[in-house]
Amino acid sequence: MSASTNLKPPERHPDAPAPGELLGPHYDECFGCGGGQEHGLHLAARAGEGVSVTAEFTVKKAHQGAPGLAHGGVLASALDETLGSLNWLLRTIAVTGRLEVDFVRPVPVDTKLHLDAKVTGVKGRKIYSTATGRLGGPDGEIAVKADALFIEVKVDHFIEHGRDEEIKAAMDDPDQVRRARAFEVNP
Ligand SMILES: CCCCCCCC(=O)SCCNC(=O)CCNC(=O)[C@H](O)C(C)(C)COP(=O)(O)OP(=O)(O)OC[C@H]1O[C@@H](n2cnc3c(N)ncnc32)[C@H](O)[C@@H]1OP(=O)(O)O
Repeated sequence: MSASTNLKPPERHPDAPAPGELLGPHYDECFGCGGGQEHGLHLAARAGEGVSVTAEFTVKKAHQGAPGLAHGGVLASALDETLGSLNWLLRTIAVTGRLEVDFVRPVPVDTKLHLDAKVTGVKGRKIYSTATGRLGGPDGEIAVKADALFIEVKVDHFIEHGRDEEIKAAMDDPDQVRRARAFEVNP
């Protein structure tokens, strides 16, 4: 995704969570971060400096592709979720338009994947970002990496396309911040 090379990285939103702060799940039923998904990734992301995040995800038995190894699609989901959480630091609602993944090393079950991601540039509604997943620690060897293009959308994207049942349940949540974050809207 070379279109981002000439772009300047954006400023973090003044109300973005401070560096080091856990972002917490944005939606309880999210496969990437929600506590309500038994076999979900339960990925926990933390704000970094600028528009960057770090995250951790432990590969479980339910995430296998080959025996004892993480499924590639699950690893792509972990990268997608980490990259998606960057938008919270911009306070922009956006969805993944394009995700390009390199699988560098196999990732065994019970491994903790240490992820980091940052926004590299913004042009109009297009948000370019990049992420890395490492083994053994935040400075360990690279197992997966991705470049992504997120596209800014209006909240109507979710209201128009989502299933009524889940939209209604999310909107009826009495917690205002949780209600807003389900749709990634600025609270
Ligand atoms: C904390 C949150 C964690 C969340 C993590 C998970 C995030 C996700 O997985 S989101 C779910 C997966 N993604 C989706 O479902 C998105 C489905 N796609 C769509 O709805 C639409 O294609 C959408 C909204 C991305 C773009 O459609 P639309 O709004 O009509 O935009 P459109 O006008 O076509 O494109 C806008 C710009 O983006 C570019 N663009 C759009 N899609 C792509 C793409 N796939 N590749 C390259 N460029 C693209 C267009 O070329 C255009 O560029 P320019 O402004 O320079 O002309």
